[in-house]
Amino acid sequence: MKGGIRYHPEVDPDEVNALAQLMTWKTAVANIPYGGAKGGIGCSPSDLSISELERLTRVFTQKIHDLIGIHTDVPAPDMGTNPQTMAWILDEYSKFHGYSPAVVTGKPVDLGGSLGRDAATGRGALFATEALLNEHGKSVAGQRFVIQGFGNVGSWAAKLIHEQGGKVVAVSDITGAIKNEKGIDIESLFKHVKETRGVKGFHDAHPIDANSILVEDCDVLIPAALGGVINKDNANEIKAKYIIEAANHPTDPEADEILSKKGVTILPDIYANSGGVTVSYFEWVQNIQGFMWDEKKVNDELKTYMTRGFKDVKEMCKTHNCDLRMGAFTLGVNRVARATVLRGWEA
Ligand SMILES: NC(=O)C1=CN([C@@H]2O[C@H](COP(=O)(O)OP(=O)(O)OC[C@H]3O[C@@H](n4cnc5c(N)ncnc54)[C@H](OP(=O)(O)O)[C@@H]3O)[C@@H](O)[C@H]2O)C=CC1
Ligand SMILES: O=C(O)CCC(=O)C(=O)O
Repeated sequence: MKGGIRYHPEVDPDEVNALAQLMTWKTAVANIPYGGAKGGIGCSPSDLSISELERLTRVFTQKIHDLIGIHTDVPAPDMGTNPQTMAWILDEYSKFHGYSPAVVTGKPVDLGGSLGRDAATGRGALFATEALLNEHGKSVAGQRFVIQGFGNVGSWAAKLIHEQGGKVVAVSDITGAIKNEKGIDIESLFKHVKETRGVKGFHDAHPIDANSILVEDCDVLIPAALGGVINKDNANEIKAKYIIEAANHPTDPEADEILSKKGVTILPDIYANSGGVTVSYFEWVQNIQGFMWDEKKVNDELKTYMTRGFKDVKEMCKTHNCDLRMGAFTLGVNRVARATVLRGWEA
């Protein structure tokens, strides 16, 4: 099983279960050999010191070390966790079971992490966006993007989109939201965020209401923070033509219906953000083989997986005359069902 560990105040068992289930379909859509998992701690990581975070993570690992393992359950980063968190889990796990780098992915490269994993979810979202836009005769260059969340996923997506000539006109994080119609200089924004720990106060953009980020005028909206942010209260106001679900379950079912009637095309989370778990798979494979790929190989393989995934989802949409979300779920559920029946379960 495979999935990230989340540190966030809203983490609870129901949310973890739902996120684990999404991982089952996501790994099936990506066609990688895992089931779904997820974990989390209800806490506010930004209010904890490094030492508190380390102790919390080590005690958590002491509780779960018999549940995780290289062929049972392989954690990775999610919201509020990062390569350092994975390094602590690896170290604590190794005290019980011996040194096993493949027990976590998304670790620091110096501990056997994969080159390209840090950027992978954002890069995968870029490849997914390219596949979708190309199908509509468009490219990333010249499109106007709005991104909610400027953490691992949102910041990498912004950087890579900017490098491809896309115009990122608004971004937000927990400190606030900023906008520049002419396009935000993402490199300068990275420097600002490093110095001030948030997008708020960036000199080359003006502040906007953080609640309005999702309804800002743009071509492509990328939610890359929390779940449930696109709902019946704001779906009617959304102006984007395309939504790329870099976050997990950012759109609730009522909003999905409203947006579909409005003709908005949504690239669903279980495909759009699968770049992270796909490169986690590459990391696990490299650890097991004891061999390290160069970054170009990681990125090229990721592109192959994302492009193939898009083709497979579209094929399902054609066969069943359905939208991309239903196509992705049908693909994932069918793959799991086929494997289950082959193992001897009654159909
Ligand atoms: N990391 C990964 O590889 C993967 C992540 N995902 C999903 O992507 C999403 C983001 O994860 P990730 O980037 O790793 O998490 P991070 O913790 O790195 O970043 C989360 C970002 O969201 C911001 N944020 C939190 N609350 C709000 C809010 N209310 N409004 C606006 N911004 C907010 C945070 O702000 P601040 O930093 O200021 O707190 C931060 O910028 C999650 O849904 C996660 O499940 C999906 C696949 C893989
Ligand atoms: O990289 C991984 O193994 C899991 C990533 C994750 O948590 C997700 O895709 O939601």
